[in-house]
Amino acid sequence: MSEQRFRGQVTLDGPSGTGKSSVARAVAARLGAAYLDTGAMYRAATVAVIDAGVDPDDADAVARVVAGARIEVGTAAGVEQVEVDGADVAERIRGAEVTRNVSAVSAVPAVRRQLVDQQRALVASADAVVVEGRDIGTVVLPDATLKVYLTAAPEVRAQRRAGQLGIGDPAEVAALAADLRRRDEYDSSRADSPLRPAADAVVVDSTDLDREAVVDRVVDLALSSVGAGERT
Ligand SMILES: Nc1ncnc2c1ncn2[C@@H]1O[C@H](COP(=O)(O)OP(=O)(O)OP(=O)(O)O)[C@@H](O)[C@H]1O
Ligand SMILES: Nc1ccn([C@@H]2O[C@H](COP(=O)(O)O)[C@@H](O)[C@H]2O)c(=O)n1
Repeated sequence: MSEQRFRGQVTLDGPSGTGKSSVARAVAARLGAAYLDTGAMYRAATVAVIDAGVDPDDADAVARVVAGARIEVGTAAGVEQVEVDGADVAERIRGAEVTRNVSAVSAVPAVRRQLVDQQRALVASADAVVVEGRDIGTVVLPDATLKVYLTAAPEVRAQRRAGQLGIGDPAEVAALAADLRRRDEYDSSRADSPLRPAADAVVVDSTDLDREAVVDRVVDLALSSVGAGERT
C-alpha cells in the first residue's frame, strides 16, 4: 500500500551495483508507482543477439537482430517479466554471458533509439513511475519530476554484489569488482548516451547508508519535489 499519492517520474541512474534495482523497486512500491528496469531491456536485446549467433561488436548486425526482436518488459514492481519473442528470459538475462556482452550491445545507437522509444511509450502509460538505468535523467526523461544519481564506493559495490551471489572467495570477489569496473568504463565512455549524472540530478552516495536509508531518502525527495510533480 502506498503511503502518499505521488504523480510524476522518478529517475534512478548510476554505475553498476550501486543499488538502483533494489532501491527503485522499493521506492515504486512505497509511492504506488509503476517500475521500469531499462537495463533488463538491454539485457533482453543481448539475449536476442547471442541467440542469433551475431558478434556483439558488429554494430550493423546487432542493430538488424534487435530491430527484428520483440522485447517486452513488465512495469509491476513486484514481478520480473522479461520476454524476447514471447520466451521468458527473466532468469537468463542475469547470467554471465549476457552481463559480459550487454555493454557492447547497448552502445549501438540504433538499439538505443529503438529501446528509448519503447521506454518512453511505457512511461507515458503510467501516471506515476520509477525508471532506472544509465541515461534516464539525461536522455530518456529529461523533464522528470525527480532525478537521482546513485553512487557507492567500488569496493563496497563489489562486496554487496558478492553477498547477493553468495560469493566469499577473495579471487571471485576481485573478479566481480573487475567486471563492475569494466562495465562502468564502457558505459561511461560510449559516444551515445554515456553514463553521467544529469545537471539537475540529486546525487545520493550509498557507501555508508543501508538500503532502507536510501529508499527513505528517495521517497522523501519524490514527495517533496515541487514543480512538475503532484501530491494528492
Ligand atoms: N544501500 C545498500 N546497502 C547495502 N546493500 C545494498 C544497498 N543497496 C543495494 N544493496 C545490495 O547491493 C546489491 C546490488 O544492488 P542492485 O542489484 O540493486 O544494484 P544495481 O545498481 O541495480 O546493479 P546493476 O546496475 O548491476 O543491475 C544487492 O544485493 C542489493 O540488495
Ligand atoms: N538505460 C540503460 C540501462 C542499461 N544500459 C546498459 O545495460 C547494462 C545492464 O544494465 P543493468 O542495470 O541491468 O546492470 C548496463 O551495463 C549498460 O550497458 C544502458 O546502456 N542504458
